[in-house]
Formats: sequence, structure tokens, C-alpha cells
Amino acid sequence: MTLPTVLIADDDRSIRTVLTQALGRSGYQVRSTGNAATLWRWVEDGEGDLVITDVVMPDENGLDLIPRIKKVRPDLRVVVMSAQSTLITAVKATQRGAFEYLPKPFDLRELLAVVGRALAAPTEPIISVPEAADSEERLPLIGRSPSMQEIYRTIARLTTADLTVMINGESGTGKELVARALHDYGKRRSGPFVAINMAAIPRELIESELFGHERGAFTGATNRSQGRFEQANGGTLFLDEIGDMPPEAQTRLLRVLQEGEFTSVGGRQPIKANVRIIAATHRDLRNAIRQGQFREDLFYRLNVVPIRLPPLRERVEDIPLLARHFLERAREDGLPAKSLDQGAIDRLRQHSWPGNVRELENLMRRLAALCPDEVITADAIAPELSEPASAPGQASVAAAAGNGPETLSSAVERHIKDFLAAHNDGLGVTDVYDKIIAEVERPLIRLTLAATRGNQIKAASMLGLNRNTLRKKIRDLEIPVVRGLM
Ligand SMILES: Nc1ncnc2c1ncn2[C@@H]1O[C@H](COP(=O)(O)OP(=O)(O)OP(=O)(O)O)[C@@H](O)[C@H]1O
Repeated sequence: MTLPTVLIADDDRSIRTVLTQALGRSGYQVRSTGNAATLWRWVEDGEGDLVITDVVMPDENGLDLIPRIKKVRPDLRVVVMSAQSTLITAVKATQRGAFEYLPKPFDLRELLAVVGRALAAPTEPIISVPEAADSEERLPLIGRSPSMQEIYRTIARLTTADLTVMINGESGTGKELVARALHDYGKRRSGPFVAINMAAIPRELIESELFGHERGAFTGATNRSQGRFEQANGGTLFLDEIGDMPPEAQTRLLRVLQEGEFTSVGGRQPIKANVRIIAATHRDLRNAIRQGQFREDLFYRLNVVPIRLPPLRERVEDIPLLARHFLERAREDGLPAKSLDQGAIDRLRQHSWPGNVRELENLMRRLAALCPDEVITADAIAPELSEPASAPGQASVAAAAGNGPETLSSAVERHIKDFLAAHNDGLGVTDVYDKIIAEVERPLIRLTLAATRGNQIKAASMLGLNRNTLRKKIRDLEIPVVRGLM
């Protein structure tokens, strides 16, 4: 029996050696080359059962080779590896017909698993996907951490499938940006992208916003109005903060997903729904289901492809790249050019980033506008990021127990313990999570509003929250808003 032969093209000799050894040990025959021309010759001569190619090679870009390979040998699988590791590389590799894309550095076990799958998978007709016209333009998503790489690969895989996606992540992690990338690189990119934030719309208006209403459907409905479902026809509907959707709207949405059509509020005529749904939330929806706040059947309809966007503190390696990117953006917008020294970068990496990428973006803009020096240092950043636990020289509250300064987390811990002790029979309370979060959120928002003298735009920016999200929280937590008097 002849063993499958793997053709490797990479101009880095050490990579060729490592791959040749690993594949050889696993029983494959291997041929390797440092340039694209030799690889092409082998392919034309009918050699090899699988190709593993790098992107940047001295004579030709590996990505440009894929369509040519697919033309002469449609069944030959191509695995692309790249150190560039951007969303665009992942998307291009997939659109041009690569079987898999592996950002460098990768784990050899992962590579072997991909090779095994590539050789075992039944051959399918090639689906050639027209490439997005703007793929040479600016990168939509910044970050090279392993968790972002995984997200790029998922987005790339989804360029050929119109599946429903559920994005979960804290506020400011880039959920909307991912939703847009899914649309912009997906099959429906020539259609509209329509976003609606459930947290920003009064509950009683959500159904009419989504599905439209007929004239006279309710008091104030003086004209027929199109809903977002109709506006997104042929494109993508982004349902942001889906966890805040009221129960009746959830039921209606579920019906649309099941039946593929909907009726407007007050209407009778069913309208065909031709939209791809991407939903997002910062909430733990499984918890919301347990508490009876979210329909389980709707969750499973939406959670076809789950994408979890990690908070920034879980991918600190992306911080320098993101920070520089935002300074560059600020410069493009006419603010003075600034750079960060190593101390500043280290300081940024230490921060816990409750507001995630949005918070980092706002900080960089603020520094670009206000920092008097061209090189931003740790000292310039420290006052902007003062955290009670780590900032030296800050007044700390004496701990109630008397041993050491009290930090925010020890105060919260004490409070939670007291709360649980008071309810330790486990009866009568079912919303400890929401209650405790509200206890922290209420003073946080009230004091930030006080610090900005009631300016909600500034407060939202400081908190790293969406303005509409802040407004909703103010309403839900019943925080008094008195401009300039707080
Ligand atoms: N990976 C990234 N690369 C570049 N910019 C990013 C990235 N992630 C987020 N941003 C920027 O951070 C800001 C917040 O992103 P976005 O609005 O997508 O977050 P979100 O998770 O939808 O937030 P919210 O839940 O508060 O609406 C935006 O200005 C976005 O451009």
C-alpha cells in the first residue's frame, strides 16, 4: 500500500524540517520545497495527495497558487499556514478553496489532526466563493492571540455557509464588529446589514420595530411602518443584546425562525423572511433560561454556531497591537501622532479592562488628544487607569476586619457572604446573581454619572459602555439623573 504523500512549501527551512520529521514519524511520505514554483511543478506532474503551503514565499504568494491548483487538480486538498494571521488571510484562504488555515505558530498535534482530516474527508464539489471586493483594505479586526485566531477561522469557515450565529462576550469586546465581518465576508454581503439593540428600545415597541406595524395597530401608529426584518431582506439582521428581548417578542421571533415568515403588528398577511440572523449578548443565556427569562427553544435555534469573544484581560498579548492601532486611527482623524514606550505598554497589560476594547480605544484617543508628550509613558497612563487595588499612593479604605487595606473585590466578597448568610435556607430567593450585580452596578453608574456631572455620553465613554446600554441600565436600576447636580 502506498502511503499518502504530503507536499510542503515553506521558505523557512526549520519549518520544513520540523514538518518533514513529524509527518514522516506519522507514516506519511513527504516532499518539501522552499518556493512556490517547485510546488507548482509537482502539482502539475500529478504528485502528492495533500499540499501544505506557506503564504509568503520568495517567488509567489501561496494564496495565489490555490485557485491554480484547484483548477488542475480539484480534489487535491490544500492546507495554508501563515504567520500573518489576520482575519483577511483566513478568509482569503477559505474563499480560494483551502481545506484549512493554520496560523503560525501552531501545535504539531493540530497539524497532524488537520492532515488526517484532509486526507480522510470525502471530496466535495468545489464551491468557489467570489471574494469580497475590499479584502485588501484595512483590517476589520485586530489581534493575533490564539483566541482571536480561532475566531478568524470560524468567520472564514462561515463565509460559505449562511448559518445563524450567537456571539457571546462582555461589553466592548467587539461583538458588533464580528457580526459585521460575518456579513461583509459572507454570502449576503451585497444585501443590507441591519442592527437592532434590544436594550435600547422600549419593551413595548420591540415587536413593532422588528416586524413592522400596520396603520392603526396601536395608539400612535398613524402609518404603516416597515420592521427591521423587512429592511434586512436579502441581508443580515443583527439582534444585539438578545438577552434583553421581552418574552412575547421571543415567542414571535421563534415562530419566524421556525416558519420562515412573519406578520407585522396588526397585520394578517404573512411576509417571507429572507434574513440571516446573528445574535449577540453579554449575558449568560443558559442562566437566563434557568431563571425563566429566556426561551430555551429559541436559544437552540439561535445558538447554531456559538462564538465566544474573550474579554481583553484574557488576551493581553493583543493589547500592544490594539493600542497602536487606535493611536494610528486617532492620527488619521487629525489628532497628533503619538507612540507608547515599553513602560506604557506594560502598564496597559496590567490593567483589568472592565470595558474591554472600547475602553482601550477611548483611552488611546484621550491620550492622543491630551497627552502633551509625543511618547506616552507609564506615568501618563497611570492616572487614567487608577484602580484601587493596584494604584500606589491612592487612598484605600481600611478593611472592616482590620487586616490590610480593603480592595474592591474583598468588599464585594464580604457583601456576598453577608447576603448568602442572610438567605442560607435557600428558600425565597432565585435572583442572587442579578441582585448582587445590581448592588455593584448601581453605585458604579451613579458615581460615574456624578463624576461626569450627569453627562451620560461621557459616563458611557468612561465606563466603556454603549450609550444605549447605559441609558437602559439607568432606567432599570432606577438611578436618579439630575444634570449638574449630582
Ligand atoms: N478586535 C478588534 N479590533 C479593532 N477594534 C475593535 C476590536 N474589538 C473591538 N473593537 C472596537 O471596540 C469598540 C467596541 O466594539 P463593539 O461595539 O463591536 O463591541 P460590542 O461587544 O458590540 O459592545 P456592546 O456590547 O457594548 O455593544 C468599537 O469601536 C470597535 O471598533
